[in-house]
Formats: sequence, structure tokens, C-alpha cells
Amino acid sequence: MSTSPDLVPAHALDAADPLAAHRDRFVGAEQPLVYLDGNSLGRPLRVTGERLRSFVDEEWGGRLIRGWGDVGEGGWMDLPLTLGDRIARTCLGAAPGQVVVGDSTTVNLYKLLHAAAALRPGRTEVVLSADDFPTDRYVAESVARERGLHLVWIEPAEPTTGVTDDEVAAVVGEQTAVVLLSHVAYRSAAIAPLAAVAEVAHEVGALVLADLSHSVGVLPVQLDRTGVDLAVGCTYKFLNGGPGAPALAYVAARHHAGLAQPVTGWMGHADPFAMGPGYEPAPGVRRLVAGTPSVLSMQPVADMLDLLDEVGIEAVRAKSVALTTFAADAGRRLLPDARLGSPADPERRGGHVTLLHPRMREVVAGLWQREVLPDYRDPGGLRLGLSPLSTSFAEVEAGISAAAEVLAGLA
Ligand SMILES: Cc1ncc(COP(=O)(O)O)c(C=O)c1O
Ligand SMILES: Nc1c(O)cccc1C(=O)C[C@H](N)C(=O)O
Repeated sequence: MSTSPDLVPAHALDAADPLAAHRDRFVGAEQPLVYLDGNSLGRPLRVTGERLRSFVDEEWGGRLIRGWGDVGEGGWMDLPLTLGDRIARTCLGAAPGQVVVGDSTTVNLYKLLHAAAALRPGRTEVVLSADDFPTDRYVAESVARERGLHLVWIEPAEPTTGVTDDEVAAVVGEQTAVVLLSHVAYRSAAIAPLAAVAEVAHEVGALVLADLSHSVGVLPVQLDRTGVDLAVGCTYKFLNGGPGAPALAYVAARHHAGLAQPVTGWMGHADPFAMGPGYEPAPGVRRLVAGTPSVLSMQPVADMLDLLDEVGIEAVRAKSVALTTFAADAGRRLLPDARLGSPADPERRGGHVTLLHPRMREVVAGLWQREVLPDYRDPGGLRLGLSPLSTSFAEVEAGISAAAEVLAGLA
């Protein structure tokens, strides 16, 4: 395929990029390594090292057990909700008191699928997509088994378009308790139409549970406006929280009164330190907290939220669109035998780009040997996770050029 005549070179795009300078705020940005996996594990911010050091010295080492405080005193006990509110405000378009941070996305899926079924007693079906991330599918299978529910699978007609509201409308009905769907598909990056899906689900009285793992921190979500009922998401991807950083869980305020989740630990109790005989849920989303919050692991996310507040999520999305557009163009130009496995329309595409070729598994193995780190996802997907504040256009070009070289060198 010929080179696009109006293609702007990577160095010119970097020179004109208003966010380019922020890249130096991340650990390792100065290294020659090409990092294209920010949607699996974001780079650490340099300031996070200082935050962790001072947390150990002053908060943990200095305050010791006093650091917890009681609910409402501003100590560690409040962190799951105060950090949740910060994520809600900066990235999710959600009013305060609806997001909690804790546990993993997997565990939060378990809690919220059970909660959804309990909010819709008597209904027997859970709708989900065969393209959902494995943990979503596996947890849904367990919850269905435990509650005697039936799974109704959507097989998206075209993986690059993701789940559509028409596909959801075709399978939901008066038996549907909840529709589980990924906001941004983990392979293709297709953006699901959350508001339209919520509308068709609500028409039959069903709830929507969205997995925001690949959208939170990279595109504005506007959760309250979409009408989505429940949501979960990872904080170690575009929120740069670090390996295993605790996940978010969102429950729209209108569902708080009847919210019942199955992991009824003491930290979700209305009065944990009363240590009373029976479980009584805390008001609101606090009842989603199960055991002792992972206070140390929640620290880094605050640094990324500071940076996102400084830059604004709209500017992050604008750079993300520019990066993914550049990656798709560079893919066409440098890997002419590969096919775009992501939506061509940037409005329908999240923060990553997948290029498909039958030999991509070998290509990705070759790239890792050259200090170029993208991801591989079956079938035949070179997945480029482009983290707008830490990825440069030059990095994207270097990665795709290297992929072309590795592919050309395969026997
Ligand atoms: C869409 C999606 N959901 C969930 C997860 C994982 O959740 P957990 O952090 O529980 O492993 C991932 C990535 O690992 C993901 O891409
Ligand atoms: N969570 C991960 C892990 O613990 C190890 C390796 C990768 C991951 C990932 O995040 C995978 C990622 N969610 C994906 O979309 O493929």
C-alpha cells in the first residue's frame, strides 16, 4: 500500500503536541524502550515514588494504627469513598457518593452481578457478550450457577464494531435481570453505546452493569448521564495505579437503598468497630467495602488524578484520538498485509488499536526481544495500548516500524 501523501511525521506531531511535556513526568520515559501496553499496566509517575516514601515515613510510620480513624474522620477508613469520589469527578461524570475503590475488578463484578440479580428478584437471565474479557464471562457463569440464572450470549456480528444497542434489544426481555457489557472492548477497543444500551435495557426493566476497565482515565464517561446502573473498572491501566491497584465500583444512587452484595465483611458494616452480632450494611456504596481497604495500593492513583485534573480528561481524549489515528495510519502504511482490528472511526474507538495478521503472535514475541512492548491478543492481534500522557507519536511509529521489520524477517 502506498504512503499517505498528507501523513504528518511523528516528530512533527510530538513537537505540536500540547501534552508532550507530561511524558517526562513518568518513570522510564527517558529510556529507549518502546512501551505500548499502557492499557494493561500504566507507567508509574515519578511523583508516586515520593508519595509512597512519605506515606511510609509519615502516615504509616508516624500515625500507625491511628491512621485508620473512624468513618467520616478523614483517615484511611474514608479512602475507598474519597478516592472513589475523585475518580467519579475527574473521569466518570458521576456525582459524589456513588463510587468506591477496593478489591479487584473481578471481585467487584462478583459483588455487583449478585447485587443486580437481587435488585431484580424473580428475573432469570443475564445478558453478556461472548467478546467480554474472560474474567467477566467466568464470574457471570459462577453467579448464574449460584443464583440459578441463565446466561444469554450476544455473539457480536463484527468484532470491530463491538456490542450494539440493536444486538442488546434483540435479546433482552421481561426475564432479563442485568446486561453486562464492556464500555471499551479489550481486543478491538470498540466503544459500546452505553446510553443507548441502558435505554433498551430499562425499557424491559433490566439493569446495566458496565466494565469501564479500558475507558476510565482515557475517555470521558459521563456515567450518570448514560443511565448505567452499575459499573466496575481497573485503576492500574489508564489511571496508573500500579500492579494490582484496587478497582472501582459504581452504583447509581437510585439503587442504594436496596443494594445487597454477597461479601458481607465487617468493613461494609454500618458500624464496624461496634463488632456486633449480625451484619447490618453501611449506608450507600460503603457497603461494597468487604475487608480492610488496601490503603498502600490506593496511593498512586491519586497522583494520576492530580495530573488528569491539571490536563483535563477532554484533552486526554483528544490526544488519545490523535494517537490511535496515527497508529491506524502507520499500520496501513508500514504493515500493509495487516488488517485494522479496531473501529476505523475514531469516535467509535477507545484508547488502543489492534492490528491483525496471522503471524502477530510471533511478531509480538520478536518485539519483546527488541525492547518494544505491545500486547498480543488472540486471534492474531497486535494490541497497541496508547496512554495519552506517557506515549509519544515517535514511540508509536518506532513500535510499528519494528513490527514491520520483525514480520519481514520471519521465515
Ligand atoms: C475488561 C477487563 N475487565 C477486567 C479485567 C481484570 O480484572 P482484575 O484486575 O480483577 O484481574 C481486565 C484486565 O485484566 C479487563 O481488561
Ligand atoms: N491484569 C493483568 C495482569 O494481572 C497480568 C497481565 C495483564 C493484565 C491485564 O490487565 C490484561 C488486560 N486487562 C487486557 O485487556 O488484556
